[in-house]
Amino acid sequence: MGQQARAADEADIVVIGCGSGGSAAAGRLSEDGRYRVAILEAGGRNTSFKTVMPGMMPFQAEGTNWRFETVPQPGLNGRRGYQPRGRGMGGSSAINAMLYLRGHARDYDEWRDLGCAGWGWDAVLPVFKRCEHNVRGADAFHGDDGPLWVSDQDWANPGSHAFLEAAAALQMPLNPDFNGATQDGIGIYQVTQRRGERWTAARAYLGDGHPRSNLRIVTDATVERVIFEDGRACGVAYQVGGETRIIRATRAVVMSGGAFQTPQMLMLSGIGPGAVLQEQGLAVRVDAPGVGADLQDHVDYVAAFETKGVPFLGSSLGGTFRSLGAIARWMTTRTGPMTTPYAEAGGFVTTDPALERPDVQLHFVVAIVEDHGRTKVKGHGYSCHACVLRPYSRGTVGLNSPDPRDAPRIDPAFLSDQRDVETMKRGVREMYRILDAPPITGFKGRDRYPIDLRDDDALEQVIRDRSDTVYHPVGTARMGSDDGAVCDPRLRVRGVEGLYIADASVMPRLVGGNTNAPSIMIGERCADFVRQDLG
Ligand SMILES: Cc1cc2nc3c(=O)[nH]c(=O)nc-3n(C[C@H](O)[C@H](O)[C@H](O)COP(=O)(O)OP(=O)(O)OC[C@H]3O[C@@H](n4cnc5c(N)ncnc54)[C@H](O)[C@@H]3O)c2cc1C
Repeated sequence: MGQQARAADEADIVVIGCGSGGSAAAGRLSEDGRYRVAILEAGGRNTSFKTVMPGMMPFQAEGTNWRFETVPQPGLNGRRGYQPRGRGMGGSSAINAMLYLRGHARDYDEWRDLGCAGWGWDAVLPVFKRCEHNVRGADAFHGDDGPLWVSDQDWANPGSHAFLEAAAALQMPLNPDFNGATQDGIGIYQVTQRRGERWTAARAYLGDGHPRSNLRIVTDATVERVIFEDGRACGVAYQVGGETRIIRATRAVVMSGGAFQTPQMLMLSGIGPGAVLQEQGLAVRVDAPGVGADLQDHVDYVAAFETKGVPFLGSSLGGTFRSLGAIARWMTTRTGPMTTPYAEAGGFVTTDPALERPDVQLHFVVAIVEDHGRTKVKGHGYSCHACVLRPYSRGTVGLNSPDPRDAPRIDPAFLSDQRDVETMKRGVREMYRILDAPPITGFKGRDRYPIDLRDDDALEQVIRDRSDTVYHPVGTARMGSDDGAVCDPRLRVRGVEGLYIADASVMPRLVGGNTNAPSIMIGERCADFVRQDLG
């Protein structure tokens, strides 16, 4: 191999996956020029206006989303769930709803108490702050000079304001900052946008058009497996256009494929439950039963209401004209209705007085959501989600085949623990308390799925008939200090050398909130650990 070819196929650190965690890790590891970093991403560059314009979220190209499905879920009356995951630069931060939430402070203290030394709230808060560029400025809870822009919504829908007013009329607290002193209450969410544009983790951390000479980004590169020499990760095999290539990693490999594909890639690299690997004819390098175990996700119920047109988003002749005007406005000023994250308002409620933290999150959406937006509904309306923040149900990720291009086998085991059903019932009732209060009732919305909330059995049936994910899978390569943990609290995969994980899969417990900012925080910390280890 000539000198030039060798240089092109070698890096000090190879990062797999350019999503929330991977972008943050690669960005920080490459910023001081000390290491040659290569990042391999299965999808494309994600520069389309449909990615950048927030309001185009439901219309993004199919190639930006892996569009996974779960195995049939007994807890959902046998239905298969849908699991969208971002594909391409930015990963899921390129297709998500952009809501900026960190979870509850006590969630991180719980991580620490579970054996993740150094992950308590005191330790992670400074990292959240250094990630953040909050347009409101810095304070005890926020940063204003980090790469991740956090903005107030430019144009929240009148319906979102009505949602807040209805909650206030019920004496529920209003909360202008869910990432501040307290999480409880109802409010308008802050969003990961910069001057009206979606601000993906890749845009935040990888220079947004300002390439670094020591950072190589390879897109359309599907990783097959990590390669080891004497128990040390020393390279990665990946496919481009049907051809397998090898890139050497002289110092470290960081895996950031997300909660479904990190365990898949670990298994394809021989790290996982021995029986599962053998079933697929894969050699077992490390028998690690924790890989793919402990899948946790926010199970979610959506209520949807039809209204007569204004002010909600939807499909109609008048709506189309208004959308065209909104698109023109966004194109020229980056302001107006097309900056919407759709899930504009919401908040955190405590449905059980015995609890010290909210156990249900609400997302008020300014359009009708039917089957995750995959079924387009004629007309206008609004929706509201209620999700269980700390589910007891535990699922798994496994392999359907040893082919890296195949989808992993996803079984979230939604509502397999009856305690989650009970929380969901309380959450749905609490949500309807707001939806049934003025001024929301002034929109005269027709409930598409009316429920008799007094009938406990009927409520459970409708929950099992209609619930699914609100897109926060975690925990499938969890960190910890016990034998069952996949990686240690410095994010090093146990049983091998030189392999780290930087994504949502390491969370030992699902946080009570949306998972983009926590995944980015994990990526930042992984970069710290790798730098400290490599010197
Ligand atoms: C529809 C939707 C809405 C959401 N809304 C919000 C929200 O509003 N706020 C919020 O905080 N969170 C939200 N989330 C969740 C949040 O975006 C994710 O939890 C977070 O982005 C996960 O980060 P990650 O690094 O773990 O994985 P990802 O960001 O998913 O990154 C994984 C990356 O690895 C790549 N990859 C996978 N396999 C391979 C392979 N074999 N070879 C090469 N590359 C590979 C993928 O293409 C992807 O780019 C939402 C998620 C979705 C899907």
